[in-house]
Amino acid sequence: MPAYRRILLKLSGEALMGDDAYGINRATIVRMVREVQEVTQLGCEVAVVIGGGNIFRGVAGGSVGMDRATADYMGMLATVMNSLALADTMRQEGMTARVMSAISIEQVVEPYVRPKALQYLEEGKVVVFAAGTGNPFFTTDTAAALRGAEIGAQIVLKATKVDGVYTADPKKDPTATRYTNISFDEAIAKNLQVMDATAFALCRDQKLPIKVFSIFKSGALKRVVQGEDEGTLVHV
Ligand SMILES: Nc1ncnc2c1ncn2[C@@H]1O[C@H](COP(=O)(O)OP(=O)(O)O)[C@@H](O)[C@H]1O
Ligand SMILES: O=c1ccn([C@@H]2O[C@H](COP(=O)(O)OP(=O)(O)O)[C@@H](O)[C@H]2O)c(=O)[nH]1
Repeated sequence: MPAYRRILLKLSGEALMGDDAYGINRATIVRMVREVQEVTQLGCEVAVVIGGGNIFRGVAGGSVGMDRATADYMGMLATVMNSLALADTMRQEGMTARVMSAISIEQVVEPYVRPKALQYLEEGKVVVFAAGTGNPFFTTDTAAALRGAEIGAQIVLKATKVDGVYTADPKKDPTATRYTNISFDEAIAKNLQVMDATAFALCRDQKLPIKVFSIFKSGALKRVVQGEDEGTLVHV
């Protein structure tokens, strides 16, 4: 039995490149999709938000000196590409997925319409939310918090490059230690950078918990969905 009936899963875009310099690594995306499939088989309804760092990083050099909003629209388009790749990989693995975009690009993907998204979830389809929030100056973490609240997810799961929230950035400070639990107020007050403050604040206000765990650790997603001890829980 899953511990959550409906989840919003945020997948790191950057992790999609695997050991490549940029882009989508085939083995990595297939592995991620199979992990999602495992939790759908537990009877959990899954909505996904995916980042764009793997593609955007590859073009970021060209964005130097660019208008911030324009660069952010490029980042959002990168998430559309990742969403299409993700949904297609799901199709190849025998799942049914629908991509919904926050910016209109109708020949490519259908627009985000909340009741339609809810319908797909009830039908057991995986919904992939593309183009972030549709607004520059935001991140896909904030999009995950927003969509998570909108669809009534019981938790936002952030599958990222680190295995939880640490006292400091573990990539910079080797003495940092991991929290098992931390409150939103403490995470915000200590300015812990694992997620942006907008995403934290939105989830706090909506009383929507967040679980941060490693995208690289095999089986971690399933353990999280089964309510086992894994990663860090950020709670009200
Ligand atoms: N206090 C902290 N605890 C954990 N990770 C942190 C912390 N501060 C900064 N980080 C960094 O945040 C990164 C994850 O956030 P982000 O860049 O949004 O990744 P993603 O690709 O999943 O969107 C980690 O790679 C880690 O180095
Ligand atoms: O609502 C949003 C979501 C994303 N972005 C842009 O899209 C990029 C890619 O998303 P993100 O960095 O969150 O992806 P990840 O870190 O998971 O690879 C961001 O840097 C922003 O430039 C944006 O402008 N608004």
